[in-house]
Amino acid sequence: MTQPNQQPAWAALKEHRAATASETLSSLLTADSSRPKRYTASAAGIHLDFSRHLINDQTMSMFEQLLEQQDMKGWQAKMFGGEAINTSEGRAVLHVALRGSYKGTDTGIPAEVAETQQKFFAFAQAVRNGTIKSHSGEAFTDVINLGIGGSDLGPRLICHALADKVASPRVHFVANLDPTEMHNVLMGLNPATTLFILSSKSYSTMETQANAEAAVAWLTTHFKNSDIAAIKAAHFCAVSNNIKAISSWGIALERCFTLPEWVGGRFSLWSAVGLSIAIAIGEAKFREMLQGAHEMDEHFLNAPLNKNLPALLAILGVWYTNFHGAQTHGVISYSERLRYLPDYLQQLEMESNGKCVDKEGKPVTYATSPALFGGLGTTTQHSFFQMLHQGTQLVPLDIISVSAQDNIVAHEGDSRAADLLLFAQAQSDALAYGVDALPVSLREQWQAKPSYSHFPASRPNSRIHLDALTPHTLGALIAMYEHKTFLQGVIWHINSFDQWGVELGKVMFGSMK
Ligand SMILES: O=P(O)(O)OC[C@H]1O[C@H](O)[C@H](O)[C@@H](O)[C@@H]1O
Repeated sequence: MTQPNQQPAWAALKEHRAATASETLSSLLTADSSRPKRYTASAAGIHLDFSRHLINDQTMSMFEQLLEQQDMKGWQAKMFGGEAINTSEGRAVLHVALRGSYKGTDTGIPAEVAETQQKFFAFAQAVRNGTIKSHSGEAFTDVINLGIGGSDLGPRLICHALADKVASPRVHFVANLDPTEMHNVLMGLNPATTLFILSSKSYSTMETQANAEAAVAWLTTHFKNSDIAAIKAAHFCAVSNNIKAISSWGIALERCFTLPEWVGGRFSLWSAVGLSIAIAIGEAKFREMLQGAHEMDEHFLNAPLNKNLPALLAILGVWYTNFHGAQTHGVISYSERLRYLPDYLQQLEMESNGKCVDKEGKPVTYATSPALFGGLGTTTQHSFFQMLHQGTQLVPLDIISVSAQDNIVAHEGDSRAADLLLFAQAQSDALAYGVDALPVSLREQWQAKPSYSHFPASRPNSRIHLDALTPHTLGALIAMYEHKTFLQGVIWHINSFDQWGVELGKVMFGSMK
């Protein structure tokens, strides 16, 4: 049980960093042209090229030692086996059990998962095929998920990403307390055919409760009657760990879907919190998503470090945060369908690892989670890429792309999808190698320009490429980031599974009301 900077491997990495300070990504490539081939790893339809990083084989083996010293294997066994590794709340962390990856011996856990899945899949199917009717006896055309944080961001990301696969009804999301968000979503919807999912693990989140009351008011105004109980019963369902509170609010038990205590909010999209996803894409595709995540779980447990996607992303993040002083991490998706990925990852990584005390409650003496930000390529190229290329801070990036032929609107004669992919590669090379990556004639022209047009380059980035954006690869992609987050928490020796930092503001609000 040690903070990482007490480990021999940490000291070795520190020395190694100083000894390699003059290396650049261009000099590393010149010294070893096999990097682009060797520094790659693939799993579950996701390919990682990590050749554009300020590392070499020695860096990798030092990190291998650090992982051993921080007992990566032991912590993996604890999490997958169901030990209560969220010590401040005394809870196991078993989201992996929701996708068939539980390694413990309690047969009640897979049985509970199967039972809940069966229940919410059946309900989702009945909403999809119109068997479940509204108060006025109609099929539902629209479903609104009312939830915030982990009860919003995952389902919102997935429903947007897989939108082309969506059959009727349409799925919408309302998270914020600002009534404008709900107003904008409700505009143009028919209350008579709109179903609400009240999604809140704790059922103590005031934003979701307030929005649920606003939804009731919208419905009862439409139905011009006071039979609120019947309207609620017909137009609401719920996902929560607090079924008692939900049913006393007026939702019948058969429409309440549970979420075990051992699923953390930001890891919960695989559970009944994914009801909106199941309504949007159906059970078969939901199961494909679970399978993709399961494959990533097995990969994380079994692949060696130099081929292990989550572990590589974790050590690269630690390398820049703790040895290069990086304070941020950027995620740029060259796919509109991944629009909500940075939002999702902000909660996943920053709420998990934005901690300043270790597992024993002692202050940490090293940096933990960087600030994560991101956006879409190519639009961000025309906004913040200036700073990425020529700014004074090191900002490590994940540059994510999807094969052009997978683009839903790609067709012959329209080169936009292919050009989008090319831009991902061009930016990755330009950031890493600067003008060195240009053909000779162009390079010479560029080098003749004044200093304001010079590129420092050596800006590290991971290229993450998906053969196709399917429920399977999306499940694997999210699981990859979950395990990256978990492993960074292991290295930093912090509890990645609580979030006490969000509580004070809530209490402060309560004391002012
Ligand atoms: O699902 P709920 O219990 O409503 O919680 C919603 C969210 O709010 C909390 O304040 C936490 O910061 C999040 O981790 C959580 O996902």
